[in-house]
Amino acid sequence: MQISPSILSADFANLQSELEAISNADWAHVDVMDNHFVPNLTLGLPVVEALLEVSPVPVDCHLMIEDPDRWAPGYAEAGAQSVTFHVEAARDPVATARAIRAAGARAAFAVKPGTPFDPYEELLAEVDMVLVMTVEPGFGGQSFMADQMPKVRRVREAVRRRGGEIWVQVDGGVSADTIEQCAEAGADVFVAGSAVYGKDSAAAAVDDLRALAERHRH
Ligand SMILES: O=C(CO)[C@@H](O)[C@H](O)COP(=O)(O)O
Repeated sequence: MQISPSILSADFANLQSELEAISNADWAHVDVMDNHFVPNLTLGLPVVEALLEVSPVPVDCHLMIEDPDRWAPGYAEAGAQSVTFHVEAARDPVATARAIRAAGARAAFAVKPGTPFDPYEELLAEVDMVLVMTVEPGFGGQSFMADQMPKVRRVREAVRRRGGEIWVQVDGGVSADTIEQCAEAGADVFVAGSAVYGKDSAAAAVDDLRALAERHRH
């Protein structure tokens, strides 16, 4: 069970210390938004390169951008240890996943709440993780969408049928109140922004979330 705090809820003026505050996490989740695929703009490759210099934990890049075919490999080449692109945006998801892996990173694809998983089951052959969004991508602090749990179950079942180790990530509204149902449905990587950086101790929040997920492992 792995926790990946989203720095979208961190203090952007102090990202190095915000990363150091979650050194007990498994990953640092970096949300790249382009104001086209989603109606919000965050940061891009130069900032990710700077974060990679100082992050005490591996970086998990979630690309909420158009044309990931063009941009995603660059994040892997820069040293991001995991790069996730959206199937809704990719022209050639197989080639994009292969390019990420060829550059040395774990590859993942994400599906928005309205996007079914089943048409993409074959893509499991090309990736190391599937991200099931539990909010509409674009902003932190939104309400968790419990109606995505059947999709998490479907992904977990498909991974089990296939064999091998493919992680199932959930992102959006994940907190102490919602992480149990995610774990029970089959998620094993949990992105949490406000439930980590909104607390007095981000490190304690990471430990608490991981313990809750472990207790409800599927
Ligand atoms: O990708 C996104 C939003 O698009 C997420 O990573 C959020 O940033 C998670 O924030 P919380 O819902 O946990 O506050």
